[in-house]
Amino acid sequence: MRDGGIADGDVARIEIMLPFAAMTNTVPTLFWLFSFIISRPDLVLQLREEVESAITKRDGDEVTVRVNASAVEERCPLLWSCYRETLRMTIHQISTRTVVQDTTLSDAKGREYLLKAGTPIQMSIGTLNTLEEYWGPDAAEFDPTRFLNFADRSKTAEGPGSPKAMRTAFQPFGGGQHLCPGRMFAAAEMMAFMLTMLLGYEVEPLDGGRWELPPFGPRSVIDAVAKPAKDGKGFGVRMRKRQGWESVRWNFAF
Ligand code: HEM
Repeated sequence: MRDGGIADGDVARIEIMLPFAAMTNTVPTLFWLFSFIISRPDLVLQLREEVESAITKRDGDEVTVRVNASAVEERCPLLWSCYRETLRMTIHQISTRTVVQDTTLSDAKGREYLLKAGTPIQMSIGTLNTLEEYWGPDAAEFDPTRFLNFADRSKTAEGPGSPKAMRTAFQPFGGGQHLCPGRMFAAAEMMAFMLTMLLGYEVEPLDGGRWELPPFGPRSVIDAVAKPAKDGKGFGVRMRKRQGWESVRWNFAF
């Protein structure tokens, strides 16, 4: 930044944003990932089976889990699909750019749009994440398996719900020069938490009754990720160590 002529005081002002960008997005994303998974007991069982053999090494009470995002993506497709589905359901960031030269875009119906140089444009990631023309009629639902075929480029079908349509719409971390630089770090943090929870703990609703997740709270333009209504007040869980996992020591490998 200093090489680009930005004064010390402004460098400090920009850098103070970093912890906010990191915390305000990762914490609510993890809250939803945890809640969407843990409130589906069948899914928890499936995921335990998937992660236990794929990325966990246990030697007595010493447990090592690989939290590296590419290892999880490759070896735990269902967990990674849940992660992507959580990002899709909860991110509503608006990315802002300035058009640097006159640019004409055309849509699928052949209509053309001229973006004039110097104009600021805002792109709503949340809108892309929920359009039925990309995601299909169940776009508003959390589907743990939705992203299982997402990266399969041999699937050439088009239309709502196809991997091709989903890949066009799915931009949870923005794109281009300002693509979120913290995305891999964020994924590793969240995987470390989720793997520990899935393997080491039993989690149930606070009152022992039915799972009822809080709705999304009102969204503000400065948050990238939805927060639970009333800060999740009234929603709680009870956790206890899983049988056979009471005295483990956790190691996290990247
Ligand atoms: C789930 C967690 C996160 C989400 C959903 C998220 C999302 C985003 C999005 C949507 C953008 C805007 C990209 C654009 O305008 O095209 C962004 C930018 C940014 N993020 Fe993240 N982020 C997360 C975690 C983090 C973490 C952990 C860090 C730092 C350790 C971080 C640092 C940044 C920075 C510095 C930028 C600005 C990049 C630039 O303008 O060049 N983010 N993030």
